Amino acid sequence: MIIGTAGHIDHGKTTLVRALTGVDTDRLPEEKKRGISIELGYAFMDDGRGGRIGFVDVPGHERLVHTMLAGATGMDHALLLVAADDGVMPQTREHLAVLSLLGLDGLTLVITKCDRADAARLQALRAEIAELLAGSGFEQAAQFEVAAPAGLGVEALRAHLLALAPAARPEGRGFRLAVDRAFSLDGVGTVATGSIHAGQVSLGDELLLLPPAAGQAPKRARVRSLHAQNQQVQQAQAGQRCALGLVGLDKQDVARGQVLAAPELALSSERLDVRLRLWPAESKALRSGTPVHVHLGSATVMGTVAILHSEAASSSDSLAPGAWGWVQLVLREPVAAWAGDRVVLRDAAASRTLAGGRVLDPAAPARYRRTPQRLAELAALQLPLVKDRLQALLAQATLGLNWGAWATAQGLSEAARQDLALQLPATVLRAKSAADEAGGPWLLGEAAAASLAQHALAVLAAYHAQSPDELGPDVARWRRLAAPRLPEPLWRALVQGLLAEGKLQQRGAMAHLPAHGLQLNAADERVAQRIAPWLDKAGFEGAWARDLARDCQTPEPLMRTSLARLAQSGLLHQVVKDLYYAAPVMTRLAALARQSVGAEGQELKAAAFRDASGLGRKRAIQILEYFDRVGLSRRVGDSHKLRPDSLLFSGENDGDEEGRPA
Ligand SMILES: Nc1nc2c(ncn2[C@@H]2O[C@H](COP(=O)(O)OP(=O)(O)OP(=O)(O)O)[C@@H](O)[C@H]2O)c(=O)[nH]1
Repeated sequence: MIIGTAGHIDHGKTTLVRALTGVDTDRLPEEKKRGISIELGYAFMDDGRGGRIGFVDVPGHERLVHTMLAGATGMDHALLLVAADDGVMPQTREHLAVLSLLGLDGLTLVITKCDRADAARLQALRAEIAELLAGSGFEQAAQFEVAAPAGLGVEALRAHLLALAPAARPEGRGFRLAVDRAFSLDGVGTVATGSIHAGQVSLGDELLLLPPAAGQAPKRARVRSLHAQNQQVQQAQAGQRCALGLVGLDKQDVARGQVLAAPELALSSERLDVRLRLWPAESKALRSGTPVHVHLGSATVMGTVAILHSEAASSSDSLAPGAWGWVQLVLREPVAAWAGDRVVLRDAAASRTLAGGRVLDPAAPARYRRTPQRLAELAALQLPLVKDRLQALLAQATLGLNWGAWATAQGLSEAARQDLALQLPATVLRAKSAADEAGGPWLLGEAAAASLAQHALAVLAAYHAQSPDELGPDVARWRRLAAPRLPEPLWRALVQGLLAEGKLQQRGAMAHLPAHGLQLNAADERVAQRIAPWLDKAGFEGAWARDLARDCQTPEPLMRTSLARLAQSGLLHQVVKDLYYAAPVMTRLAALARQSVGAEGQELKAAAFRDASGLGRKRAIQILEYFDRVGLSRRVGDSHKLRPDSLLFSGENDGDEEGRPA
């Protein structure tokens, strides 16, 4: 359990923490000299059950609200202090706004310095406080009245705090700690401290430092020593203050705002979709384009607001004071954030707390971000239980979801992922990603897969109706027509599924409905028969239209139109303009290409392919480029990578081996 203080400067936060714990959290010489808190302070109190309650003491100065926020995101419960003599002051209001907007479950209100007020004053203050709390969600908060230096009321408050139930935390989350301090200690090395936001950590664990520097992999560290709630331990968990002694990181690598996380949680976000509420006391609506300070964990970054949807029916372009809505935060620099994380927005001048809520999706899309489709996904992401979120998302996401990336964004531990994967219905379409494609596997819900298949087949039927003379579009073209935004692996899985069910046929790169068989006219048939031996003889070199016309004694224009139609029908392959290959020859070349794949990554080695085929360099490259075009491989920079799940030229779906019309 982590309890935090909040309240206006000089209202007695540090004094109260000292009275409860015996620890003076103002450690810095400057804090001592000026009598104010500048940094977060930490203290601990035995809970009487063998455990400890951690305290985070925050500064009350108006210029230090960002520091207060770094401490507040890790709190389970807050003590909001109001000095009896001063009464409700600006940072009383602002800290209350922060705690309310963070969605903190518990708050206790404490009137301090009661020795400085008479009964009438206290009476008036109680009324002022009731007014303050109205609308904050903390109207029912317990209230205590203390004079800490004299010990008045402190024991009753202590008993109340000891009786608080620990905050419920979602299970199955990977470890993460929001760093609020880093230093180096003789004999220990680099130490990072913070509140554990989720999961647990043990001595010897490997952790990542997030977000990584631009263009770099996250730095790694191993936990050499571990303190939780100020005691040496083997293991620490969510809801504890923790100090980690780290091997592999220098002190200057680590700073407030970063996160130490379990390796499976590696991410970095510059766009967050969040559900948040504009503070009711704001005078103006929140609009798209508003620059803000975004506070997440112990981090603060600048960003811009894009309103996606307001839950108040009146408007979807802005968020009215007190209204909840979905907002995209476009950040100037990356942060590490996961679904469910608390977020608070302050204005660009950092003078006011504006809004707060929770992250729905830390991997938010830049485009199509407020389409009805996307809003339906956000509604799914807002459900309280992770398994319901997954189920609802699969029912909504017509473009599928990347399982690995999604589970990471949800902050799930390795074990929780395995559990959840087992609960996935068997009807979900699963698609592996190629070795060099990010994430995976991809999932597509049953209904989405069915309607996509139906749509794709309808597009194919329309294509046939429009181009009856063609066998069909090549698979890549078909995808662009039917489902341009669908992730490639899902499209491939869909096509394989349709082939397996017999709803689709493929010849070469061409897809067609089974009913749309090949109807060659008599002239094309004759040309096909005449050129067959010449194409055979030409082998891997292929035959040019002009040479075929000459060899077969067919007028060149007639030969050219027939060849084009035979290629459209999938019986021939046109590798470059006017250069044709028989289908069986191409199947043999594809087999050689598959054999020339390098050990690492599926790379088709041009040199190996050239040697295996005996072709010249130029022709070998032309053929590899043809393979890219039809989808056997894909171009990655200067090389060609085999698509491991491509069935092209594997013999099964390439028509009959003779290359004759069916
Ligand atoms: N008379 C009286 N003085 C108090 C009481 N509590 C705190 N003080 C005094 O008020 C002053 C400010 O107290 P702190 O505990 O430092 O206040 P704070 O809220 O921690 O201040 P910041 O962290 O800087 O915002 C100190 O001089 C305390 O001795 C109290 O109950 N009665």
